Amino acid sequence: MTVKMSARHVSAYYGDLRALDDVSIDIDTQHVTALIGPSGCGKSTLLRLLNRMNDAVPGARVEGSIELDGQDIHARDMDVVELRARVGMVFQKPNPFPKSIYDNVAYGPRIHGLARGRGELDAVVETSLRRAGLWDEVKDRLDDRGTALSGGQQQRLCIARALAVDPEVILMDEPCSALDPIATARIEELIGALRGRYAIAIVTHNMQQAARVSQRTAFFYAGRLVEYGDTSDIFTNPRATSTKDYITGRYG
Ligand SMILES: Nc1ncnc2c1ncn2[C@@H]1O[C@H](COP(=O)(O)OP(=O)(O)OP(=O)(O)O)[C@@H](O)[C@H]1O
Repeated sequence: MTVKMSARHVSAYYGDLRALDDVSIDIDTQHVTALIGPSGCGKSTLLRLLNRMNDAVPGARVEGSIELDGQDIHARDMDVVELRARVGMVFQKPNPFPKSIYDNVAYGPRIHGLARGRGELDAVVETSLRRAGLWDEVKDRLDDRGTALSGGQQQRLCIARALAVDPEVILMDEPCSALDPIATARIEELIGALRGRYAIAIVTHNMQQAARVSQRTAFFYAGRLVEYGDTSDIFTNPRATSTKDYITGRYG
């Protein structure tokens, strides 16, 4: 197993509030990692630390180390724009730009200079939309606005946008919570198809979803990583009482 990202003794604060407490976790490319736990336990905070999205939050502070391919993401020579291309993020609510479908996907490759000329850009857009499972639905209307698509299609467009800059890691923060069951199933299928090519970490409140899409599960409680292991073990044989109570729905 090749570790893609590794967090060591990470604590995170918002002012005086400690949102994460001494968390160490590895994320790899072979498995999808689900981050689960009750509201406020720090799952989203961990996700946002992994591509330094929390840098912009006033009063937010982090301790410990986070590495991408063994490289410290807080190092002075780390280019944050490049980091966010390598470690892409998909949010709860689909957030396409108010631009055409084509331009949504072409945006990243354009600003990162990843395509020479229109032919190459077209190819990147097509490949990304194909990988996101959206190409067949939009190939004849690439000039339509991204915001005109259905919610599920918009979320796949956002995934295509993340894929277009050739990321190594994809972070998903409850990517299906605004979607209906059919759109959710498509995203779950897509996560399965992307596994192995990208390291994927997904925050979800839906236990069935965690069980379906992930091979590794991390259970958080009050800022601490309580248990991390194979999804099947966590769900069938949790070691901690708090994990067991959570996955059996005693609290949420
Ligand atoms: N921008 C912020 N400013 C201040 N406190 C914050 C901020 N973001 C999160 N917190 C606090 O940090 C703690 C962890 O929040 P976080 O969003 O990481 O938890 P979570 O497990 O993802 O919760 P949820 O499942 O509800 O999204 C919570 O107490 C939350 O109120």
